[in-house]
Amino acid sequence: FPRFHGPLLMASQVNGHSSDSSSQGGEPLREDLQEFLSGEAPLHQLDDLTKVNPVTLETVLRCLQARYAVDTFYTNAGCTLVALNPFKPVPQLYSPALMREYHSAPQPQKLKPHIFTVGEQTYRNVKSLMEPVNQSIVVSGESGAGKTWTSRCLMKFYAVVATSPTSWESHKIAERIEQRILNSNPVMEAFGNACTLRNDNSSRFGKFIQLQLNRAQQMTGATVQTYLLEKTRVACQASSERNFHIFYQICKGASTDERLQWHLPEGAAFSWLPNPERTLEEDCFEVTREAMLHLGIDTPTQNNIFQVLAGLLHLGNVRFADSEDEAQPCQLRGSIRTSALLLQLPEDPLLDTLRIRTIRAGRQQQVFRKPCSRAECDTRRDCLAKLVYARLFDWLVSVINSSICADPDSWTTFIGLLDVYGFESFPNNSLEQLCINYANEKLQQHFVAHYLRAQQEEYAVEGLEWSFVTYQDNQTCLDLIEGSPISICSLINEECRLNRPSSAAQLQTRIESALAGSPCLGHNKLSREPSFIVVHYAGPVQYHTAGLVEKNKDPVPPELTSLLQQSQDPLLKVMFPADPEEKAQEEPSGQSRAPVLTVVSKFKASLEQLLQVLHGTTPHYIRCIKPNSQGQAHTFLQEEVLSQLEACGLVETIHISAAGFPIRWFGDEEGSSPKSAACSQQDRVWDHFRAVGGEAEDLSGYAFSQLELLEHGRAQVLEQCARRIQGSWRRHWHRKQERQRRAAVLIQAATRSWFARRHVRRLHAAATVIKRAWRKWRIGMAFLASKELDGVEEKHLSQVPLPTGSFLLPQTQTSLLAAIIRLWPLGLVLANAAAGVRGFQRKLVVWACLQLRMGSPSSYTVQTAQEHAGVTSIRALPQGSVKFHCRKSPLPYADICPEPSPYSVTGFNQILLERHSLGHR
Ligand SMILES: Nc1ncnc2c1ncn2[C@@H]1O[C@H](COP(=O)(O)OP(=O)(O)OP(=O)(O)O)[C@@H](O)[C@H]1O
Repeated sequence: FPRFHGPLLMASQVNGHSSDSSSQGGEPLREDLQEFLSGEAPLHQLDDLTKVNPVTLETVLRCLQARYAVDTFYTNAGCTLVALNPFKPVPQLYSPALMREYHSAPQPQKLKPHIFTVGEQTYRNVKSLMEPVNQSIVVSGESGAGKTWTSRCLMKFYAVVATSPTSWESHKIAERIEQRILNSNPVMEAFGNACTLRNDNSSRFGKFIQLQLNRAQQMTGATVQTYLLEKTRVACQASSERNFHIFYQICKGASTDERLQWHLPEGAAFSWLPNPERTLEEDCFEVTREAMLHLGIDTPTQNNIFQVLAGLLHLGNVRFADSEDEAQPCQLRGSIRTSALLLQLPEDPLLDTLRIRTIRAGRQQQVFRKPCSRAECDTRRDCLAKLVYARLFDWLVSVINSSICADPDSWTTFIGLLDVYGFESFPNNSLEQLCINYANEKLQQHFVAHYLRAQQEEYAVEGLEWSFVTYQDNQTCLDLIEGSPISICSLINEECRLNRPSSAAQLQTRIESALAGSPCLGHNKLSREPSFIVVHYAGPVQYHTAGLVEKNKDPVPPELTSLLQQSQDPLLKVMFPADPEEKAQEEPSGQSRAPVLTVVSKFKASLEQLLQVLHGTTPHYIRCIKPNSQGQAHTFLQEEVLSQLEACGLVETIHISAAGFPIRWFGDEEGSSPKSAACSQQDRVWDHFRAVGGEAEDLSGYAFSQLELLEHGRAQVLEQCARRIQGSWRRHWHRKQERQRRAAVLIQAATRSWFARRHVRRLHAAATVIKRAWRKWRIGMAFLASKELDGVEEKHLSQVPLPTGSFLLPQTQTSLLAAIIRLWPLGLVLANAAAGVRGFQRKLVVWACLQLRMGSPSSYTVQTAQEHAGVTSIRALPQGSVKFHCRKSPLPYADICPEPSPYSVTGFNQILLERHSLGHR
């Protein structure tokens, strides 16, 4: 047997390659042995990616693929959970029974990896009241990877486990709260999700849900915070994509009356409603209405919302054409009346606002009206729609919050669920991707800070010697994006503040020159479009500078807001209150020095706020992975998964997790101080070191990482174990072979004896047949003999009465036999020769031949068996008679010739003479 090389074998196993080429040459035993000796579980059985060896993108990928192939969708990656999207309903994977199983398990982490393990861990952490008590779960991944699904399942999990009402009444209250929290999902998804190329139900916003728990760890409420709603989708959808689900729900689900009310005739075409023929399961108007009702949004308010949305759809159909006279506003194509009616806006001011820009200038703030170009009119129209929709979404979120949020006194702790877009890198990246990737950088930093720094600090506090891992920090990248005083964000914001006309190329030059020293800034010389590259932790991304400043400004013409404030619609009135303070803030202040609120600055502020919340919690990470972009079950596309693994920095995550102590020992005594716990651990490590054969001079080596020490010890223990396993295996193998040999001998013996018995049986049967045949033959012969002997041979001479006329005297017999013996040749010759002699003449001849006395014929009998044919033999019968036979006797002793002694004739039917021996005698 080859000597066991633990790590080598392990590596070859996990990599899926056999290091020994001969093992592929049909040596099953050797392969079995290697598999046995390696003692390592097959890839799909590795619950934790830190166990793959070595940890590389390839091995991690293989492991995930192997698990996906056996319908195992969750895998630990140290402190992170990797969730593969099954793209199919998996029975019982999220059942309440399974939730309870994880909830009641003494050690849920020993069960199979699952989002419920994470859910239960956070819940127990809250229960333990150990600082930080509040928990957060960061669910990330690219679009369609399963973030929303995961968050939804976790909310259901908490709804099941975080409720132990003591009374029926409190049970009802808890149930109502849970139902409201769960009902917020369909409403938020209807207004915030849309069908994209990558996901039929893609969340177009980020969200942080705070589940609030009371002292008894029961869920008493929740709050939702949203980030970066993709409001441009209202007015601009990529081909093959759709607008937000709610628009389709209204158009498809409205009743006849509602259609009339909202001016949505059946089959009406709206340019902001592309691909209406595609019906998705998300197009469920009734579910949304029901959920809204549960959240306290009554039917009139709902109708109001849908009427506003219908107004936006009609606004999308408004077209403009350039006027021949530049001083005149653009011409209107189509009608704006329906839109104005539905939005309850005065028609003419609406049209004017869309077509004419108002400029205030001079000390007196004189108002100038400038007709807009066609493109500007379109932009203003889109801006109006985006503004209304964004406000509506924010209003909805606030309503949801007021419905599900608990009284501040009723909750003490929370579990946060953060569902954020994962790292994004497309061929054309703009401000949205910059914000998303910036958020991901921040979260990555938070992750590293939490797991590595916190761990190291903790070890230091515990007095554990620790070789501090110098880990790649993404601070340089963050400095590039958000740093002070100069960063990408500050430069883009500056462009907005200065409000100077600048081209995309100028912005690129400014960024490159101002941030030239940053190692994370790159430049693509081959790119025709003005762009810059940011080297993120998950890989480099090229951002195009065209439109970046404009997007960042996200300008809302003040006239639009003023117009909306004039609306008579109750909902719009709430959303656009005529508040002078707000007005002052929103108006771009010509000479004012107030900072401009750009998209980036707002996003940065909300991100910082979020991170502050996260910093006060114990974070848990779930990385969702999409096995293929087509959303197909049972399809694992390696390249696609690989790019996601790279993007989420999973390998780094595993390294970070593996860099910490995999196991923590605490002091045995209850309430032991961290110090004693540390000492205890050191002692155990040292004991362990000695146990595995560490030398005294190696004591100095104690300074090297305890991890290395343990690894060294582990390798030695593994080797010892391997030797033991080899020995045991050999013994087992020999015993097995011996057993096999004995079994073979036994089988051989049994087979042989069986054959022998069969042979004997056959012989026996043959002998029986022969015996029977022989007996039969003998009987036949006896019968023939008895026939031949006329049935007299069986009668004893003395008992048999002499035949009539026969007499038998000793002298007579003696003389007869003597005569026969003496004269038989002559008699025979005569008997044969005298063919023509008959009757008495013949007898005479015989008598003469036999020298019988003529005078006493009654004392003996002479019979000839054949009168006509020649005589073959002459026989002497015991009774003293003589027979002449014409046929050869069948009797066995028929060829016995008479002895010369006259007294030797004994027995029956003694042959005196046979013809064939005539010549020889
Ligand atoms: N655990 C799961 N079991 C079955 N199907 C799933 C699971 N997770 C996700 N899916 C399927 O994948 C689809 C996409 O998932 P989801 O909407 O949660 O992705 P996402 O990461 O939130 O995407 P986006 O960022 O675009 O919102 C779901 O509509 C569902 O069909």
